[in-house]
Amino acid sequence: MGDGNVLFPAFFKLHQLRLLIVGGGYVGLEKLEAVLKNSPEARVTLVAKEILQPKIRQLASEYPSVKLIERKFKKKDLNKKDLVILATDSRKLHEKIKQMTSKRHLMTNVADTPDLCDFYLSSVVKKGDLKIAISSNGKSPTLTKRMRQYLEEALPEDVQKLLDNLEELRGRLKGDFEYKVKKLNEITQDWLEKPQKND
Ligand SMILES: C[C@@]1(CC(=O)O)c2cc3[nH]c(cc4nc(cc5[nH]c(cc(n2)[C@H]1CCC(=O)O)[C@@](C)(CC(=O)O)[C@@H]5CCC(=O)O)C(CC(=O)O)=C4CCC(=O)O)c(CCC(=O)O)c3CC(=O)O
Ligand SMILES: NC(=O)C1=CN([C@@H]2O[C@H](COP(=O)(O)OP(=O)(O)OC[C@H]3O[C@@H](n4cnc5c(N)ncnc54)[C@H](O)[C@@H]3O)[C@@H](O)[C@H]2O)C=CC1
Repeated sequence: MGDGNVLFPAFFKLHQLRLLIVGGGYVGLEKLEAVLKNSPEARVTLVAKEILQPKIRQLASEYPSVKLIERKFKKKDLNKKDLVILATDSRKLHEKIKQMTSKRHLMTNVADTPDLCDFYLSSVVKKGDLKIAISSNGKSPTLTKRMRQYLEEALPEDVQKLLDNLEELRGRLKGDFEYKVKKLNEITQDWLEKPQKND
């Protein structure tokens, strides 16, 4: 494919949306951890025939917005959900549920099955309020992970201070939109030109 990565990145407010995770094994736990690490107040329902990973119960007790249901998936679990992550050990079940979610226009991620996914999870670099999401277009999650580690090292520690200052200034700046854009660009120009620590 010559177009490179055409996926559209966005940042979801999971404390406002409702997420369903199906599956309570290793993969279900991994997805739950990825969600909570980013969005501790995410509204998550996890349904699994058997919650195999004890850590899932521990997380549910630590995060009040996580609800566990220990039984087989039922169609009604999809009611009032915005996003779905399928993480069971049954590809057939995933295909069946994906048909239901597509009909309802529910965005769905299917573990280990990129073809069935409406969206992928990304690697995430966070420094305070700054967050960078990384995708390799599904080609190599390992490269994505390594790129996260690289950026975690490379990002300057003072980026939060800069963000706080800019937020404050942004609130204080008087003038029309055009003037504000110009001013904010001027102020940040210096920061880009500042020699970085490795120079
Ligand atoms: C398409 C995608 C869909 C999705 O899962 O959303 C997907 C799919 C698959 N992953 C597989 C394997 C691995 N996944 C990881 C790790 C991560 N995988 C993540 C995302 C994604 N994985 C989406 C695309 C992301 C992109 O575009 O780059 C990350 C970024 C986010 C997260 O999951 O939270 C997280 C890193 C977080 C971090 O550390 O920063 C590792 C490495 C490791 O664990 O060390 C391995 C083993 C090594 C390897 O295979 O590279 C397999 C084969 C399974 C098998 O062989 O059976 C498939 C299926 C397939 O490709 O067919
Ligand atoms: N464990 C791993 O490291 C990896 C696993 N995979 C694949 O990912 C898939 C999931 O793996 P694991 O999480 O390790 O499997 P697992 O066997 O640990 O967990 C599967 C979970 O799905 C639940 N489940 C099964 N049928 C259900 C139903 N009808 N309704 C609700 N819940 C149901 C089970 O109760 C269990 O909680 C498998 O297909 C596996 O081959 C792929 C790569 C790595």
